Amino acid sequence: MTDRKKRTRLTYTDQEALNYHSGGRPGKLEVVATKPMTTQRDLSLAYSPGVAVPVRAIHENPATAYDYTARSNLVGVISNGTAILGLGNLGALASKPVMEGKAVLFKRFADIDAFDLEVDTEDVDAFINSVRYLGPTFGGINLEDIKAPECFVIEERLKELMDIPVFHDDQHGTAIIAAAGIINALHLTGRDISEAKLVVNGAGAAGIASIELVKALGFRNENVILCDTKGVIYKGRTEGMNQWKSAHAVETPARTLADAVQGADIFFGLSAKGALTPEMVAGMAENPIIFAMANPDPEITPEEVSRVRDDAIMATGRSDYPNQINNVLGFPYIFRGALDARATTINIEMKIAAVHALAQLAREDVPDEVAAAYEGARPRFGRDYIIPAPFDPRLIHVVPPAVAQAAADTGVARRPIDNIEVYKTELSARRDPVVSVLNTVFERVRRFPKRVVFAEGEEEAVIRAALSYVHQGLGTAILVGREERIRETAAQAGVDIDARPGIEIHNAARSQYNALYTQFLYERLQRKGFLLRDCQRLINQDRNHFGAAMVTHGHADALVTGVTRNYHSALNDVLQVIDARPGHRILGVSIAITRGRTVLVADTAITQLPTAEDLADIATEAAGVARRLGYEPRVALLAFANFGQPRGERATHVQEAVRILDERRARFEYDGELSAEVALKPGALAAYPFCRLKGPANVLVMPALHSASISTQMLEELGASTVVGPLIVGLNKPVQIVPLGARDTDIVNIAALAAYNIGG
Ligand SMILES: NC(=O)C1=CN([C@@H]2O[C@H](COP(=O)(O)OP(=O)(O)OC[C@H]3O[C@@H](n4cnc5c(N)ncnc54)[C@H](OP(=O)(O)O)[C@@H]3O)[C@@H](O)[C@H]2O)C=CC1
Ligand SMILES: CC(=O)C(=O)O
Ligand SMILES: [Mg+2]
Repeated sequence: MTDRKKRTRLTYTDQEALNYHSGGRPGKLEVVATKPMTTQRDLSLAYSPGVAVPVRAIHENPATAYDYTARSNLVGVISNGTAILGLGNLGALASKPVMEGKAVLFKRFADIDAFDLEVDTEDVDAFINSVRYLGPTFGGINLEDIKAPECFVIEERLKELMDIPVFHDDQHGTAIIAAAGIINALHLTGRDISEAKLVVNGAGAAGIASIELVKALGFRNENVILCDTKGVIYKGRTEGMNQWKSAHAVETPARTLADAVQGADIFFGLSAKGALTPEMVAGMAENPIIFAMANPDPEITPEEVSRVRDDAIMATGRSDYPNQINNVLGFPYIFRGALDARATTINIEMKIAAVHALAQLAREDVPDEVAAAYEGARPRFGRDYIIPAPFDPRLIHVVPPAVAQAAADTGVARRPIDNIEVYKTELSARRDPVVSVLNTVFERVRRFPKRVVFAEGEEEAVIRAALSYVHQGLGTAILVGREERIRETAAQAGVDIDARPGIEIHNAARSQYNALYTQFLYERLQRKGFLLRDCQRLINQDRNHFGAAMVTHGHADALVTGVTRNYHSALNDVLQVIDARPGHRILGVSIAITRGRTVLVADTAITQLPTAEDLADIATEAAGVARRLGYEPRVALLAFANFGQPRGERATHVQEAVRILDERRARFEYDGELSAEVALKPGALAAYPFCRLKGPANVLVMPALHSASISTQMLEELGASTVVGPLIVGLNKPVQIVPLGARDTDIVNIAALAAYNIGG
């Protein structure tokens, strides 16, 4: 097995899945206003009487609804719950978590707003009628998890009745991704599409649409066998048939799936868990291509396949195996392109454009920033990488332009895109940045799991964070604390830590290393006013000292603390045990993440009034953090002035820092002094043609601690950015401190950053 296959399987308990959905505000969605609504004037504009103006404008010219309402970016995710994933007909209400999930994916991957609508009827006409009148609300309709054959009638009728894109995701989303994967898998195995023999198991929404699309791409009718629960759909079969199945019936002696896959080149599973057996796989042709796409459990697992043969190209619908063939790669981007072109429909040309864009993307060289999204291991087009992963940041600027262009070329775009290059840049700015930044870190740690000490092990939030750390495959979590207290708190919180390999409890007072750590600490502190018994007490009773000693002795890889102590107390504890890395200085770097932009700010934790020399060091360390996060650093040393105007003492310091960096021949882009406005605003540097920054800065070195701290806290509190940190940089061992009272998710994120050794 390759490294990618061997990597830790992501796991979670049923309870965690329920907690995820019920925690905080139940469900996964909320509505956020995009306009201010604070003053009487706002109210008059947003609602009566001001709202009457756009009402009249839309009445006079309906196209202006795209300008005055959210319609242009709004999709309805609509289901009746008759085919929820591969779980079957569990009803409209039970489908709501999936529909909320799809809505969130629309937002996460393509910045499309979506409402979920669960329509409680299995009657085709009633369903059609409840959707057909919703056209004014939405820019597009994504039908989801509606079973076949009703879904075919529903989609067809709604397409006729509505003048916005209506797209049944389980049909076309799935078909598009599977088709892109198959194009690449055929290429890799040297097969000719017109000769390849395909068996599709599952003759429902996904199966029928996939078969139709691959035939449109070149598979020959007689080379494709379709199966359902009754076996092969052959010419003349009468049981369990419908017109959509009949269209693909072939002359064949095969009657069962086992007969059909004998000698077949390709298997598409769009049916149910376990439908394909290892024996069937053993009988397939050389280099078989197996796409087991049933969710949540595939027709056969990659492990089962690899037990019977090692020449298969394997894909599933899941994110925890390589080659995820899942419609999440499609629907966000296809709708993005369709909405932006204001397309009236999503036609076959737009679907095929998406297929080729996806297939081509997997063949392209992977740049550094993208490699980071793939666990740090640069994927190369091949058996384990036939299709981009959903987190690939290029998807957003590759697939929508292809779809929008096809819409324009086929005359269904009401507003064709003028300039595709400008459009691509706009698309890149839509990526959800927080997830992208942390994803790099998480994936890397998954590949190289680490032992992390969670110092405040008796705290409920910390126990939850430790469990989540382990469940996410990031490594081992060490809880420091009294065993009974930890168990008690865990039990009260309803979590079972014993059921979870990967959690260790270390009671400092009883640790076998207690004497070793005490002696070590004594040697460090004996000339700083500490007696042996003081050090003994610190190791016994202070979890930060104990945890830090574990890390210095290599008994753990990293430490996370801070939930119960203020930042500087926790840092002082740690500094009694761990020094700065030789040749480095300790500082705080905060990551301010906003849509389309991530900026690092330093020093947000340590040096109050840095000298010029200090500023040069801070710039260098912060540039290192930027590189570790996958960014090419572009460092602005900030002041209130731009290049000597106006003059002032702090600004002179900054100029001097730039000179020191010049002297050191620093190997990153930097310049100053600059005001925040000029450093950050695109185009503002044009007034300073001599400036060495080639574009807006992504690392800001602040002239002093107060400006660093005040500006980052304001960004966070005013909701302008998500701010992660201050992260401690420059310590000799990886330690990170969370804000006092941090929640479990924040603790896990910071633990992952510690494990990743973000501090260098
Ligand atoms: N990876 C992805 O992106 C996607 C995966 N899927 C998965 O595909 C599967 C089908 O979904 P969908 O098409 O929407 O559902 P439908 O209800 O529309 O169709 C299900 C089809 O599967 C057939 N089937 C069910 N069990 C078996 C079995 N054991 N052997 C052979 N055929 C079987 C049914 O046969 P019959 O007609 O005889 O009842 C029916 O034809 C689900 O598991 C779903 O999760 C769906 C969409 C996207
Ligand atoms: C992925 C999806 O849409 C399904 O399994 O139904
Ligand atoms: Mg679905």
